[in-house]
Amino acid sequence: MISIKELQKVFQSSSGNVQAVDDVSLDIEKGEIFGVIGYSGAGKSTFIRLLNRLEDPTSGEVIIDGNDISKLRGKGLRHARQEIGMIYQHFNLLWSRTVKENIGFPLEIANVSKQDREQRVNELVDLVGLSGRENAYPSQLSGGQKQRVGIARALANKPKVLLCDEATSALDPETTDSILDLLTDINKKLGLTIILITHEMHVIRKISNRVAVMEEGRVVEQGDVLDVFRNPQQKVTKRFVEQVMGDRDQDDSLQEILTQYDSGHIVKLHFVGEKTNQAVISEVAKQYDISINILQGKITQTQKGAYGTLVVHLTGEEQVIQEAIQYISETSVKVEVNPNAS
Ligand SMILES: Nc1ncnc2c1ncn2[C@@H]1O[C@H](COP(=O)(O)OP(=O)(O)OP(=O)(O)O)[C@@H](O)[C@H]1O
Repeated sequence: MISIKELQKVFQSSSGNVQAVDDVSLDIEKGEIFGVIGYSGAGKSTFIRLLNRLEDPTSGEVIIDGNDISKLRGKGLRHARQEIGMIYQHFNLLWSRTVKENIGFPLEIANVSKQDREQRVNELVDLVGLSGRENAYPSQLSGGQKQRVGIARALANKPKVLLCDEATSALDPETTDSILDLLTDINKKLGLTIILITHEMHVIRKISNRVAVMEEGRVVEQGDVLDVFRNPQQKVTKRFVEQVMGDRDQDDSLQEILTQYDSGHIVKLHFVGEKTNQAVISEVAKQYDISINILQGKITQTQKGAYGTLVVHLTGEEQVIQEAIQYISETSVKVEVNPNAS
């Protein structure tokens, strides 16, 4: 759907050149939610603005659905832009217009007839869950509702791609989750390709299929979200994973736990993907006559299933414990018996 090749953006300023995007190449598939994460100044905003030509690239290509956006001009560019919706951190709504009028604005610009506009706006109000608030002004809405207007407006011209520029950064955690749920829902319902930029790993974990990590204008790591969680390569990526999972290296409480139990077995279960595997504990409890005591754990959900670890203490007859461990090993949960704390 989107192919980005050797993309570069250099800003020239009185204090010298800034290489905001440095040789970025990425392929994004139709219908996927692709996240780009980086700290402030990494080049994320510039990168996403290059995708709909709010910025002109210094060099490189951005091909969206067969069109090289970086080379289009005039009418061709306007047409291509209608296929790319965008939502913003601060919503960018028209304050003197109602919800309905904000959503209908891109349709007005595209010369859609009043009757068709009315129908489309009503559909969109429904889709984003704003029924009953159509005639409110932005100042009368909560942050989450404002972003819902932003989303509806971005979808007005039925784009193929939705760009999200830190779309939840101005929202509280609960509202963030409701907006992320809405984006996931829209992605599934409409098959829309979504690219989002963020500095929060929570956002990536919750809705992205794949992720690219940016640092100093470059993509330093990319892959499936679960793979990146499981095996982050770069220091910056490890810091992002720690935002969600905590710092494994500094977690010394397991050492303490291990010293407290001298009978039975301590077993560490590693969950990577596949939603069904979370049932493994209750299955073992049902099938084997042993006690399972959960000692410690952190499991988080991604679009491709659970990720995390659970430390459990198994007690009972040695033979039965071994059978239970064997049973778990045959699922895709990885088992570590009597793990080291480190
Ligand atoms: N118009 C501009 N002129 C000059 N330099 C710019 C311009 N826009 C961005 N930059 C510089 O490019 C670099 C990348 O900025 P960018 O805003 O893309 O990063 P970011 O990852 O989105 O960070 P933030 O989340 O803080 O916006 C920064 O060093 C920034 O100062």
